[in-house]
Amino acid sequence: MRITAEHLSWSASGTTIVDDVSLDIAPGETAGLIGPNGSGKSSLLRCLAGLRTPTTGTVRYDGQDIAGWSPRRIARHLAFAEQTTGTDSDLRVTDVVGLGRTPFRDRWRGPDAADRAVVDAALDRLGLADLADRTWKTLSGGERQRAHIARALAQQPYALLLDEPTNHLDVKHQLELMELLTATDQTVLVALHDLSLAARYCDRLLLMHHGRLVATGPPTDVLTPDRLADVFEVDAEISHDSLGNLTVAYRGPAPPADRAGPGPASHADYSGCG
Ligand SMILES: Nc1ncnc2c1ncn2[C@@H]1O[C@H](COP(=O)(O)OP(=O)(O)OP(=O)(O)O)[C@@H](O)[C@H]1O
Repeated sequence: MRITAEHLSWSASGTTIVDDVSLDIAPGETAGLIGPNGSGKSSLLRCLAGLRTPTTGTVRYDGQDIAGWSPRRIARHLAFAEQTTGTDSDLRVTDVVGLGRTPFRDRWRGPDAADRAVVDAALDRLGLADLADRTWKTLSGGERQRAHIARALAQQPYALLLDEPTNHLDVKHQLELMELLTATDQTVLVALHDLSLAARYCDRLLLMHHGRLVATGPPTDVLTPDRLADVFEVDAEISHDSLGNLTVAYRGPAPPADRAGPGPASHADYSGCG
């Protein structure tokens, strides 16, 4: 499924948080959304998932404007795994993952054998089969994170949006998750803080700063030392490791002289956005 946004803005409390973002994620693409804390990644993802009504602009799935779509209709197209929150639910893991089947069921009908098979497959893909009957509140942070992703997969969506899904995951589970995301035919937009992980697994990176999309393109084009100093305020070295993967190493915070001033106006020279 193609996801497009045209001149998308979203404001809250009188502040523009997502600022005139245009993007186009191709069917089957794995795109990484990167940017410093507070740059607007989660807000943009929520707009794309129909959880925020844009102040201006449009979001389209395969060319169809989703304004006015019901949550159920959106959930039949796209699954969104938000950052996990600490809930103390007594629900079993299999029931939480089973929530992914809700958009496909009549209100009064319980899960049938086909639903259970989809849920079991999703639990299996995230290595959670052994935890299926455990209660949610007994899970570790990483196990909850994986269960949230399993719930999104159980939705069998055409597109997946994931907000920092590698938080809480150990290295093996980070790599397994990124391999799962790149192997799927589904369109994927994933917000990541680990720039080396984003560079290694994403076809394309979208860089946000102060609510604006300031660069998009292949990781080698987007991740440059100047841009990392400017946007992330870090002094970084970009290189290829012995495996051929682009990696970002940090010397430390960037000296103040290398950082751009506040506000998007100082980034008008970025090209290739949208
Ligand atoms: N409902 C709201 N009302 C007021 N401000 C908000 C609201 N939602 C988000 N913000 C602000 O908008 C900015 C962007 O937040 P957002 O969560 O989208 O950033 P982010 O890039 O996902 O950050 P992080 O990397 O820290 O998760 C932040 O400064 C945040 O405080």
